[in-house]
Amino acid sequence: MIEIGEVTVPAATVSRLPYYLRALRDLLRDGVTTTSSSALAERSGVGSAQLRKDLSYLGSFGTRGVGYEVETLASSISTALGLGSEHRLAIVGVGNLGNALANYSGYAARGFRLVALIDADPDVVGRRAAGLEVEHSDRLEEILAARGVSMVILATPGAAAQAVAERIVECGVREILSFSPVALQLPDDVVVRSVDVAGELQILAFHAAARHAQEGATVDGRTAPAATAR
Ligand SMILES: NC(=O)c1ccc[n+]([C@@H]2O[C@H](COP(=O)([O-])OP(=O)(O)OC[C@H]3O[C@@H](n4cnc5c(N)ncnc54)[C@H](O)[C@@H]3O)[C@@H](O)[C@H]2O)c1
Repeated sequence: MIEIGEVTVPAATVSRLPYYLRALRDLLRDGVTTTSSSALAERSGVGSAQLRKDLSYLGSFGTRGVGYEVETLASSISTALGLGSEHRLAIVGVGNLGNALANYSGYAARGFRLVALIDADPDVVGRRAAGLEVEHSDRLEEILAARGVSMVILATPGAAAQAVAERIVECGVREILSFSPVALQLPDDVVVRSVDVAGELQILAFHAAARHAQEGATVDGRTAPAATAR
């Protein structure tokens, strides 16, 4: 459970809030002012019962027969996610992945400002991406402090990740999005979200194997196995 202001929200709910917010912002862009829970759920890619339960943690926003006011709900979710103020972001490790992430154009629209690119390789330092120059990691502490960085995307090789993460945390950063393939050991008050594309693909492979097993069993006329995990 995660405390947001005066309410406590399950971590799984927090992880779905960005999807609701994106769907609501799409609706606002299309000039839609109210939406039903089922329409919003469909746009967000979750079930409507799940959506209603998630939103109930933030307070009661829906009106029976009318639905949700899009702007009010977007604003409430945005506040709950702490997006009222801009988060200043740095990318550490500007190789293939870091460079691609630097060139993502969606940060600003979602409350983030990329303010620093940092790398250890002298051949990478000085290159430009997203209007920023890559700076040397020898100056990491100085750069994070001077730019007011509050969140870091870590995209170094695994071997460097722990040491770099410790330096980042020493600077007071408490939120790290890590693409490095290692389990970082950091103080309890540091929140690390790890992204593992290959791991996600392995989960898809599990689902594919389960489906094939089920199809095979059906074709054979045997009872289908219970491997239907979601
Ligand atoms: N999680 C995922 O889904 C996923 C997907 C692709 C890559 N990765 C991982 O992301 C990381 C980056 O991948 P890549 O393909 O961009 O690799 P890359 O080798 O192209 O880039 C890594 C960069 O980190 C820099 N670096 C090394 N040590 C550093 C340090 N101490 N401080 C700052 N920068 C440092 C290197 O100079 C290099 O520019 C790797 O760990 C890779 O395994 C994860």
